[in-house]
Amino acid sequence: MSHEILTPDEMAKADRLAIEGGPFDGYALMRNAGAAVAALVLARFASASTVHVLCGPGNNGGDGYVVAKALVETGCAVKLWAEGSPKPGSDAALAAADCQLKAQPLGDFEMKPGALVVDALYGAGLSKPLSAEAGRAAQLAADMKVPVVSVDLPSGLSGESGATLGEAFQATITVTFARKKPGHLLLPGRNLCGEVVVADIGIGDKVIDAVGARCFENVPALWLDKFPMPALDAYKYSRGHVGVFSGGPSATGAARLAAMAAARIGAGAVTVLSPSLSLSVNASHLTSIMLRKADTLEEVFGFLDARHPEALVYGPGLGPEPGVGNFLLDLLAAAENSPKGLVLDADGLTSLAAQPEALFAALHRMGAPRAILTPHEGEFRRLFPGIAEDEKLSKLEKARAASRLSNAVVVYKGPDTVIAAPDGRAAINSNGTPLLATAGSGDVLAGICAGLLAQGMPAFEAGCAAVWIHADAAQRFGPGLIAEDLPLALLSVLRNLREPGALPVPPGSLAAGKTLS
Ligand SMILES: NC(=O)C1=CN([C@@H]2O[C@H](COP(=O)(O)OP(=O)(O)OC[C@H]3O[C@@H](n4cnc5c(N)ncnc54)[C@H](O)[C@@H]3O)[C@@H](O)[C@H]2O)[C@@H](O)CC1
Ligand SMILES: Nc1ncnc2c1ncn2[C@@H]1O[C@H](COP(=O)(O)OP(=O)(O)O)[C@@H](O)[C@H]1O
Ligand SMILES: [K+]
Repeated sequence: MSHEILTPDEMAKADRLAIEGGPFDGYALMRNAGAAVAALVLARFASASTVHVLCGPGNNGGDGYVVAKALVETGCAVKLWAEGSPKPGSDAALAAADCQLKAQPLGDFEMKPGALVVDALYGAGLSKPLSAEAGRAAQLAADMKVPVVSVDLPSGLSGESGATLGEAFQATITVTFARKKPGHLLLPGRNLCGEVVVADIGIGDKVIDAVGARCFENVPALWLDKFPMPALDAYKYSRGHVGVFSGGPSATGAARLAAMAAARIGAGAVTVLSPSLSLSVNASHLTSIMLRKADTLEEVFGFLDARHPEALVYGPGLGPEPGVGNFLLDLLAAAENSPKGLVLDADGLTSLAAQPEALFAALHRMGAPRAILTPHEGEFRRLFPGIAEDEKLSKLEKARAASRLSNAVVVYKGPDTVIAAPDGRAAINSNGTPLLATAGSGDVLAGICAGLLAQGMPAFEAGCAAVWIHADAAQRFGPGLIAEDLPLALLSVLRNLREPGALPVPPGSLAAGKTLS
């Protein structure tokens, strides 16, 4: 797999293991890194009037000295600016000694329009805010609107969390090595990195495997092998049945959005569980989706006993009152009635904000994680206040901590959605689009999650697939998107996923004959 995301510590471990295993020693890896950056500069910015290479005192600066040397040798006009000097005996010191250019102090940094900046001040080793001189250099590059190629990470950005420690460079392109780091995908880091190019510097897949990273970029390869395909002899209930709880008469749309999404993603049957007061408004809007009265727990248990739905969606449109949370706790209290899969969203989360421990206890009683919680920022803060307020934790670590605490897969939503499982696996989504910032799109996501759970997809993979597919659908639909459009926009995503070779297609299915397009 090449979509692992390595923390700076894991990257340092990969570096050590690669050096131990050979053939490249530390300086050779640095030369490979610098050569990759220099090649990119030549490929994209060969006409820059002058390339200003800014070098820090660590290995990031070491990469910079290699870049400067390589560019000088090709005939580029290069100026070198340094903050501090490398530790004697370090790889960076070797690189500085091998570079024929004399560095000027970073405090004197100046440039003319038409230049290019190579930012090799700090990378994985950033441990404190940038100095005033480095901050001024970042500001100058921004003010003069010159392109910036950042080595490994824009200086000032934490590779661990995606947070800035003060001033930071705004890169046009960031060239990183071996694998992306969380800071390339988590905000605000993702915005500061510009285009991210991952260069192979000779740290092989075996080394990455040995590091044992448990965080991944959310790409289809992460979950495609678990993506449900209906068997040839499928019937509607074997394809999975989803029950979606509806709100009162003036808040029924959210449940219908979730229901439609569950059906479109492939659940064979979907039932809206409605208070009697909302039955007529739901009935007037539902056709293939079934409708069932569910005012009381007994009525819900009756549905569970009779229909054995594989997944329930609880939350959208239900209202934030504690009674809504208590109803769910009562539903989960009887183990024999515990749903096989559960998606908790919106008011299903908020209504339990006063007693999250009771929810977590119930989810632990359910056993193997069969629940997906889909909080946005505000819901996350309400349900996991201790974790949300811990400023030492990145969004990735917060999602992981919340998942462990709740024994549920946590889909911590936003432009940089993180999906985390209680066993420590996590994924950071990178295909999100602001087109999704439209009322009701979260309800659709909850429905996709439930539809995939109902079809037997494990909760972590279901959460990852749902988030990626949801965003891909929005991208395919394009501007003007409202939540109602999303269930139908899933068709194009699914068709694409099912292209020959993308998914194991059962012989004889429609998808095998391309007739779906
Ligand atoms: N596989 C790898 O991990 C490889 C890493 N390489 C490079 O090595 C870099 C990591 O090197 P280092 O660990 O030496 O880290 P850095 O070069 O990012 O910085 C480390 C040094 O700067 C100091 N420092 C940190 N923040 C500072 C600040 N704001 N102001 C002043 N001083 C500060 C630290 O105390 C330390 O001395 C990577 O980002 C990458 O560019 C490459 O050489 C190739 C191989
Ligand atoms: N700027 C953005 N970029 C990418 N995705 C976004 C952005 N804003 C919102 N989203 C996504 O849109 C969905 C919104 O869900 P939510 O906040 O629950 O909205 P609602 O309650 O209106 O349905 C989430 O999946 C979230 O990740
Ligand atoms: K850098």
